[in-house]
Amino acid sequence: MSESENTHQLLQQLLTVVSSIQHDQKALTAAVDAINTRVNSLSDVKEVTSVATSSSTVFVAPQSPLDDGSISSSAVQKKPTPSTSKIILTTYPGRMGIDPLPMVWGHANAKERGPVVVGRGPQTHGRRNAIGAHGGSYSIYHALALATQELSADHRPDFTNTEPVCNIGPFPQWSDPKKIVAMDPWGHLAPEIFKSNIDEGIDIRPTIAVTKAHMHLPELEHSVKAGRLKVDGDIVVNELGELAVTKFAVEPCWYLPGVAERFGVDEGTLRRSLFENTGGSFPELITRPDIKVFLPPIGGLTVYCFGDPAKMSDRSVKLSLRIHDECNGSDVFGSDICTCRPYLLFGIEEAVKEAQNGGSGVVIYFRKEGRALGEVTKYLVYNARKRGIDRASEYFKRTENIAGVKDMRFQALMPDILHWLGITKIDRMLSMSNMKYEAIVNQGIEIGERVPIPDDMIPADSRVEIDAKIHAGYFTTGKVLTMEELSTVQGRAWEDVDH
Ligand SMILES: Nc1nc2c(ncn2[C@@H]2O[C@H](COP(=O)(O)OP(=O)(O)OP(=O)(O)O)[C@@H](O)[C@H]2O)c(=O)[nH]1
Ligand SMILES: [Zn+2]
Repeated sequence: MSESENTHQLLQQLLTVVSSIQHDQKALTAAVDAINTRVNSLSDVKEVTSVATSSSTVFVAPQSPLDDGSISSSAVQKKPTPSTSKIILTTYPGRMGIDPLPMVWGHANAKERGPVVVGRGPQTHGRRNAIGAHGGSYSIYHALALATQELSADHRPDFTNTEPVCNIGPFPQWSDPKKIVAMDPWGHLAPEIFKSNIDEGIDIRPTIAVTKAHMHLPELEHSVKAGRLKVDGDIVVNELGELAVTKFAVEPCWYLPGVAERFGVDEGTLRRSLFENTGGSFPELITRPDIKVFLPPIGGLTVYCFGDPAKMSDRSVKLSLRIHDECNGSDVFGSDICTCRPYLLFGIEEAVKEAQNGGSGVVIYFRKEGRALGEVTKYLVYNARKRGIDRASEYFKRTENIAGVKDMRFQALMPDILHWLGITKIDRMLSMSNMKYEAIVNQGIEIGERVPIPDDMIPADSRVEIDAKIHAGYFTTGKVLTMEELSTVQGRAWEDVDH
């Protein structure tokens, strides 16, 4: 038996011992020390096999079952592929090969702030200063493309001509580590600013992209036909109501100390909860307290800007703004059980009019389906509502019965995008949500007028939702119904409808 095989066997035995004495902290520490001493004597497996203890966690990365059975470098003949190379379950600060690129979150100088580095390729792995993966939830499709070899592991993006279509910032907010904690303020310029790092072979990717387009919505064509919206050839391009828009796509990028502070929890609690509740997917949340940035596997956001993007941050002109959270069933497919699509379209129309009047109009669309509870939970709630009597007085209770809470959107992180856009005041806030309002003003951004959805845009079946929301604290210029009155507001029953 080679020394490596011998060591591997020893590690397995020690692991068994460790598992059996997990609750005896002293014995556990001794066992861990023994393993680490042995591991450190083996240069080849130093980065691979390591054991650490926290209050209740033991991480061990044994030899990959996919490997060729050998752990000695001399025995490895063929070039390892991503699925046959040694598995690195986790890393630790200060270990050999671990040398993160400096990251000073909130530094005013982009180069001093440092790039977000999260790739796990051979030249990038040791230089990472972020946990997670690019692409938010799409990182899983990226994994599939690599597993099936549709995507080559050494593919590097060619960023030629991908730069933003307009200039944005930098604003003072970009260098306030408390104001922007959920996105990378330099994310759109990463390929340009950190070109020398990319040229060295480090995998650095943008987390923001800025483009421009035309968009066509049938409702806005009707607005043009009805004379509510004028064609100006610039923002409303033609009689079809086509709109010229500048769009910003933003991936989430969390600075963990700042996110924890926003929610009033300590960083350790946040890290532990993220680790545990993603099926232990990101052990470095625990083992790498030196890494402060996390690219979470969640949806991002899109900014739709009408008119000159430079006007968004110009305090001397008016800004109309809608923050909208995704409701696929209504936004795209026209479901009439809620006010989402009508409010979204009202928001777009008002934003366009503001831009036509020389101001700025902005709609920001967040991927937070079903109040971030997801569409499955939402449909379960719909069933529970429609199988009973769908009363406004019961509206939130039905969601709470199933999800435990009525909302998981955590609007506290939402204003980051406003800071990034340089917005310091909103003249017309096209939303009734008290949660959005409070999140924004708590960040020091002023809100002038709050504009509810016009009554004639509310579909009949969504009266239940809107009245329940108003009762729960949503802004209204009308009457707040009592609980008794709320119980008389009822939605359509299934049996009333021909399916
Ligand atoms: N769970 C659940 N989510 C819903 C239901 N109806 C709508 N939603 C979701 O609620 C969210 C509504 O977001 P927005 O359109 O931004 O509206 P809002 O935050 O309620 O407030 P306003 O800005 O006043 O429109 C979306 O994520 C919808 O998918 C429902 O019955 N159950
Ligand atoms: Zn909806």
